[in-house]
Amino acid sequence: MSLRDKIEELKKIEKEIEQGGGPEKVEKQHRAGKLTAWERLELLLDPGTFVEIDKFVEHRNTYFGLDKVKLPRDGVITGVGEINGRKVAVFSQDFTVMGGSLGEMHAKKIVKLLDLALKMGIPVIGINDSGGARIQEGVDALAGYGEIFLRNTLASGVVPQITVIAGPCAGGAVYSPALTDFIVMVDQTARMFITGPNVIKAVTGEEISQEDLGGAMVHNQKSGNAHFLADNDEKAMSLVRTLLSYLPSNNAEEPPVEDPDTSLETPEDILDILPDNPNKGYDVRDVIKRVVDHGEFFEVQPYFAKNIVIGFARIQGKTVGIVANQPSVLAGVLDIDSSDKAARFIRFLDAFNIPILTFVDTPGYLPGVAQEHGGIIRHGAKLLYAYSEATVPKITVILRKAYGGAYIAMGSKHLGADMVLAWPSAEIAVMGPEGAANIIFKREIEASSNPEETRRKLIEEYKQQFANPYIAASRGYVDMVIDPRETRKYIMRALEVCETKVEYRPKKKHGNIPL
Ligand SMILES: CCC(=O)SCCNC(=O)CCNC(=O)[C@H](O)C(C)(C)COP(=O)(O)OP(=O)(O)OC[C@H]1O[C@@H](n2cnc3c(N)ncnc32)[C@H](O)[C@@H]1OP(=O)(O)O
Repeated sequence: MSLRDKIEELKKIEKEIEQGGGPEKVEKQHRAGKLTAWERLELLLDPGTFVEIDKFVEHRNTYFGLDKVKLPRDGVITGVGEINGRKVAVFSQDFTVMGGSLGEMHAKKIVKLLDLALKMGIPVIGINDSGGARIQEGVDALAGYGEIFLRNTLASGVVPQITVIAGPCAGGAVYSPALTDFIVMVDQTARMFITGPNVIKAVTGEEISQEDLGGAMVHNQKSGNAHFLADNDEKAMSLVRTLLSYLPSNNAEEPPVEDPDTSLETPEDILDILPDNPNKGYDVRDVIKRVVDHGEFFEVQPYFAKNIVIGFARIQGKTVGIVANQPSVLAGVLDIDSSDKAARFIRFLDAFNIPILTFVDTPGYLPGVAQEHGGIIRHGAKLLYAYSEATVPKITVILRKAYGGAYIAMGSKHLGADMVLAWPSAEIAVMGPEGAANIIFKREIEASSNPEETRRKLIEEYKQQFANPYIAASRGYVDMVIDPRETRKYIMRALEVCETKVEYRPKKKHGNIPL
């Protein structure tokens, strides 16, 4: 055979592999509202940038007649491509090939890709659409998952890891996505659960559909396992591209600078957001959008623990991570879920050199038996730990209420904030005026001939004295009380000052965050 003949043969082999599970399976995939593994990659990556690795890999299992079965690419496409001109490592499971099930060689391909991404310092994107461990391959499949989990853990905090769940993801398979930084789930087609409805029915007698058990909305809203909900595969890929635009490729890099907005102005109508009545809520995203570049805020986990808002934005083109109490939901209290949500995000930001911008308006930690017995002490401590541990620039703006332990937890000076700004509307105190006056003036109120009038008077007195930012500012706990119309300018200046920030922590193997 001449070289030309051999090239012809190569093309033929490649063409066969590219068929995946064949036209029937592809049609079934489309009928289920899903794109194929290859179609997803085409949408995710910059055109013409994908370089495939391990296209010719085949399984070597002989049990249950598998030796007679060809599984193109062993059910997963792996390689390196570009997103907005920056390199990324990607794998995309091919459901048309034995349900995208993960056997020994399928796992080896993913492991090789993760090792490569770690060495090259590039983000990893995994597109999951799989029936899980390939049953015929038994313990070899399980071993494969274990090897992947180890790599996910080693890569954590070194390169960003993003997962798209675009089909089933069941059993132990869910733990690779759970070890990554962000999970995008596609509505109606994605499913994640440890045990499916049939097993649950057999063990506990509970009856539930797959969608209600582990659908995209459930994990976005209830469990908090997912970070983004996408209407379909196209939207999921576009979401990943946007997310990556905020992130550095690895922990030794700064995030990319994009479309800097150099304006110092904060719109005048920022003054109209806070209601006159301090017990009324408002949407903190209205404040955020008036302060960040071009009013663009990319929210993370918008459906989960809505009493805290987290997400990415830019100031002068540079990425910041935002953490903000949401006074329109549960008055912006901190509870178990919101503490977990914010703490994990802060740790991501710190790992990837992204400054933390915090907006505070919280009446405190949520009281209640369910919270106490659910471990609010342990979960709330995560937030304190995450802020204290973080060495990236930390800028905090106190908008209104900053009471008690929640004042300390929300990026206070005491946990190492580099700049704490307060609006004149800030109320920094151990608790709200009503609660405080009822405790410290209890005897005076009881002894009064008109207790209600006395209570009102003393609450007002407490408000005048303590419900303001000036006592904290007089101690240096607040660096500056500012006109809200200068919020953006002060944040810009603070971030500029922090650009050369270096802060050391004692040497240790790792800390022991209260998990
Ligand atoms: C780490 C430990 C683990 O991963 S334990 C989890 C093990 N996996 C499971 O229990 C899930 C088994 N699979 C299923 O329940 C279904 O196939 C799910 C994923 C719900 C998809 O259903 P559906 O969309 O109707 O597709 P289907 O059943 O026709 O499957 C398509 C082809 O793929 C195959 N397949 C699927 N899963 C596996 C698997 N784990 N091992 C081996 N093969 C698998 C199916 O047999 C089917 O093959 P074929 O097209 O009929 O030749």
